[in-house]
Amino acid sequence: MSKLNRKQDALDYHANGRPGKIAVVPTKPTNSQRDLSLAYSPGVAEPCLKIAENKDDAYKYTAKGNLVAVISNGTAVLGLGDIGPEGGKPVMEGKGLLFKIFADIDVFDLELNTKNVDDFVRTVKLLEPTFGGINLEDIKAPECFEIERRLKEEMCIPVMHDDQHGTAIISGAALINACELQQKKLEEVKIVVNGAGAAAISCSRIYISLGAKPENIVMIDRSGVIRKDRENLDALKGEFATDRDIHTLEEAIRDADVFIGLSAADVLSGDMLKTMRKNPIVFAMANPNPEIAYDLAVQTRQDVVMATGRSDYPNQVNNVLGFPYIFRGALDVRATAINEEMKLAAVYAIAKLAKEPVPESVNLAYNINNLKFGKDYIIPKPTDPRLITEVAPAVAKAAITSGVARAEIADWEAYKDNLRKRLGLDDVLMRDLSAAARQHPKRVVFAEADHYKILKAAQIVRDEGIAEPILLGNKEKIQQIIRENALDLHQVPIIDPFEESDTPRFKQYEESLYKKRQRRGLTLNEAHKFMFDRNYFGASMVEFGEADCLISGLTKNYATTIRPALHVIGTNAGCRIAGMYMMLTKKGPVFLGDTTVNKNPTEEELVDITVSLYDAVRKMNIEPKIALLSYSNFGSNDGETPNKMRNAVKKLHEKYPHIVVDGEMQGNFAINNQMLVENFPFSQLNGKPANVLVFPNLESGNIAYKLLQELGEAEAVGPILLGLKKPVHVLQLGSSVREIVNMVTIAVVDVQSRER
Ligand SMILES: NC(=O)C1=CN([C@@H]2O[C@H](COP(=O)(O)OP(=O)(O)OC[C@H]3O[C@@H](n4cnc5c(N)ncnc54)[C@H](OP(=O)(O)O)[C@@H]3O)[C@@H](O)[C@H]2O)C=CC1
Ligand SMILES: CC(=O)C(=O)O
Ligand SMILES: [Mg+2]
Repeated sequence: MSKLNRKQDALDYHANGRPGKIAVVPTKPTNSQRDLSLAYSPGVAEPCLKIAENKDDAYKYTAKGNLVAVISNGTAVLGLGDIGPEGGKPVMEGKGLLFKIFADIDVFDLELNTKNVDDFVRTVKLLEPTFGGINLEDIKAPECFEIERRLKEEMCIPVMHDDQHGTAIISGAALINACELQQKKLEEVKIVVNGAGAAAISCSRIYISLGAKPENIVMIDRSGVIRKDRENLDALKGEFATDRDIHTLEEAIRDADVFIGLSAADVLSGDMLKTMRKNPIVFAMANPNPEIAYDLAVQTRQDVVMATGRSDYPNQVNNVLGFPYIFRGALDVRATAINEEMKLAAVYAIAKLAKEPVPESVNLAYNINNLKFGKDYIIPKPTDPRLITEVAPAVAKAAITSGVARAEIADWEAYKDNLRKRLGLDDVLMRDLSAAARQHPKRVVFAEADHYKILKAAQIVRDEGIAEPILLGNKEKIQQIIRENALDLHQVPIIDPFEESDTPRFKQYEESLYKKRQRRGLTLNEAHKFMFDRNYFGASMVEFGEADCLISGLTKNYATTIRPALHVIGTNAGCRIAGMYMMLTKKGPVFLGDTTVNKNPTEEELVDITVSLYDAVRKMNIEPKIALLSYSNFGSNDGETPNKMRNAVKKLHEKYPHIVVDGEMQGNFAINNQMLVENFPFSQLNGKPANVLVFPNLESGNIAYKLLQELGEAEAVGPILLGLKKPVHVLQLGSSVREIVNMVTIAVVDVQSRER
């Protein structure tokens, strides 16, 4: 894409639809007159009076405790300089957006039309009743230092100038890790800091707290190297003045180990970079354009560890990794400040996280196979879902131990769960199922092991103790994929049916298949040939107890995958085979069926499918509440589908009175229990919304789950195959690694439940 297009895209992004990037969203019901009278007059008077009696109740009855002000006067907006408060507003809205999506913190962005420190401080101080915290942003040095110092002294809520401390924390974490990778000691490295403003001074201070020696730091501003003999040197820059006989960046950079850029675009040339020591570290953090372009740096020095503030290159050293979680931790313990202890706790938590195995969702987001700690991955990616559960608790703990917290956190695991929930990362059910699977891991045979995603998933389930994988396929090919992707699958058995054809088990498998299918036209010779198909071979392993379950379907269509299982294993007596999807929604898990097998089930078949769904959901320790869906509510329409669903419900009520099931009903009534109760108080689904939805036909079930999945409303786990005598689970064509792992987990729990 040309630069010009990108510029237009950015403008369109901001202008299209509702202008800007953020909005205010009500958090309470506003459907009825009653709701409104509670939200506003007269009901609102009650919390007002409580708060008037005790100011702290503002945290209980208002949004204060989760509301941060992002405040700027637009004097140092990114590296764009003093572009005024209105000019800075898109950045401040952007920070608001990041606070929200990464830490569920609500933000009002406030752009102040003043360069006067007193006016700025007075205005912000007056806002204390409104906010739980203050994030100062893009205010130029030296005013930003005095503004922050005074506000910290005079306010009882946490105040942090993000360009100073957010940047210091992230680059500190990155520097620790870069030094380790480049085999340098922070205590010994020679650091050149280009820029002497808000970010540069605070970063240099934190590097010293982390071990760097002040005498090893040289700082440069627009006038060149900050030397002790400079006239009118202010105290802030004076802190880093040198008496070395150097005057320019060119002179300073020679033999330096580390370049820190917090100034302006393109000030470091390739030639200058060449003069740095072996294994240099370059953090060119000016935004939007770094002090040296990423490509130029890595082409000039192959031994460099290179980072920028941008998201389109590896190693984005940007305060977005910090401010959402630092404030999250501070707000959650009602900290009165963000102090040194909290900042250092954040540094170490971020640095440590970079060394942990990377979640598959992050690999996928960046389209990278196996992101690993190394020169191209020195700090976590901003989309890493673990940042909130690692950094926020570390900050909150440090606030408590350093004595600035006004609230305690008793149960840290529950706190982490709550953080995940905030971001909708809360697959409690999946986590419970994983925990259950880990109790008694099972042998899972993968029919398509000659595929990277399957091998990666196999590694994950083995690492996590969920399953013992067995790989089916060509040994050489599988081993090559393992090698190329540095996967750890040592000692995992690999079986190639083509190498098995003379073995007793192959004979046993083909004879068994022949016996089952001889009266359906199958010859022994054909049964022999079928067994080279890994779906037949894998299903036979399950049938003969050499594996506990089979996972397949990544590369073949559903029918082709399921047929061998039906031929080799078969269905439970009197059982109808059906497919169920588990949708992990923000409102909890919802099970949909049949989404994969029965095209247009009859009333009787719907009864069987409902019973299968009921049994499967109960096996997951969830009490099923089942709705049979249609376009009509309890007889409001007469049509083929409503009649079919209504009659199926009648049969279910007669035959299975213990099952909580009702219908026919429309989808919204099924999941909005208030609406259901108000309009149909006689319904069996009283008290809780339905968590199992039965569809009239394959079309509607399939459309529903795909729409939910694509609209980002829910993660789909499935299809979970119901009704087979032994566990075989069929993946969706092209499933992600995460989906495969989820499916294996379900399969293992399925095996366990059959053993009970
Ligand atoms: N990646 C990240 O997370 C972050 C990046 N930044 C980036 O850092 C830069 C500075 O931000 P901030 O500290 O808030 O701004 P300030 O205005 O407080 O500081 C800017 C500093 O850069 C110096 N400077 C400007 N041009 C040059 C140059 N050509 N050579 C040497 N020094 C120069 C200025 O020198 P003088 O003092 O002489 O005016 C000043 O000291 C921006 O580009 C910003 O985008 C900032 C925060 C976070
Ligand atoms: C990232 C940031 O805060 C800045 O560049 O100013
Ligand atoms: Mg900034």
